Amino acid sequence: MSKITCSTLLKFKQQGKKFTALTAYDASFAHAFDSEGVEVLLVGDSLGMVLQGHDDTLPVTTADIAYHTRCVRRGISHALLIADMPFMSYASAEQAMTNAALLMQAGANMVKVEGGHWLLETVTKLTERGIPVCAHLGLTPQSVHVFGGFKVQGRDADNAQRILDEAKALQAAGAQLLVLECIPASLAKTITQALSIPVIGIGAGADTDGQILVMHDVLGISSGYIPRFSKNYLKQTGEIRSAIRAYIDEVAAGTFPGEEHTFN
Ligand SMILES: Nc1nc(=O)c2c([nH]1)NC[C@@H]1CN(c3ccc(C(=O)N[C@@H](CCC(=O)O)C(=O)O)cc3)CN21
Ligand SMILES: CC(C)C(=O)C(=O)O
Ligand SMILES: [Mg+2]
Repeated sequence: MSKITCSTLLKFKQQGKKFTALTAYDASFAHAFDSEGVEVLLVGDSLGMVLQGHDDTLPVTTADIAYHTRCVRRGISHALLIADMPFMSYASAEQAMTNAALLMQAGANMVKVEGGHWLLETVTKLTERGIPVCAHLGLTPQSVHVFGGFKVQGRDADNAQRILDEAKALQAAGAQLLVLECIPASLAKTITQALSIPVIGIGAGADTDGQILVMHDVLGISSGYIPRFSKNYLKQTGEIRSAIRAYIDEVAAGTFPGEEHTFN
């Protein structure tokens, strides 16, 4: 197997082949996930919650993400490695350049940023300067205090239309990948069909091009609240590598996410 790139994922979308993504924060898990065939690994700012024990992702710094990106990079042979840009590390386009450069130099293949229209100029500038961008819409956890909690987004017609418009605009600005988090399945399907770039869903139904989960949820070791869209694959398999294989197989077959993991 050769290295996964954005063009590999684009080909998968065009072929209708579903792909799998997982968060990873260290070399050992990254190596296990990569060698089982997970196509995309994300050093998510979810590490603020699952590694650091915070209630949200806001305390995470660029230095934190850079450290874990260096760790994960050493475990990867094939997977595409995305690094999350933390809260306020891309508040201006200039800050975004500086901080995205640090994450690319730490070993990321692409950076991920949360937001819509306000980010268009930043996405274009990053892409023009050689940094591939994954966009992230819907429940963007860095805005949890604006949303008033981790709540499903895009349920009313106005917000659904805005998210669709932002997805198209981000693609036009140069984004090569899009994550949709916690939106109704029907909206995620519409956006996935409207875009030429691959769309990865989490709590966004079964019709996106790929799926992503937080590794701690897949392995059933998240403390505190476990989102209803996630699935503990360790319970049914009893072994970490088998759990990852089951997740990959169910995504490829289209059986994960099921109705019980989906918002309407
Ligand atoms: N362990 C873990 N898993 C995740 O998926 C995750 C993190 N941490 N940390 C960063 C963000 C935060 N995420 C979250 C956290 C909670 C909900 C949640 O409580 N969702 C409700 C929906 C409530 C509604 O209907 O509006 C749910 O029932 O799942 C969703 C996403 C997703 N990400
Ligand atoms: C859940 C994914 C999409 C994420 O952004 C993270 O892990 O931080
Ligand atoms: Mg994140």
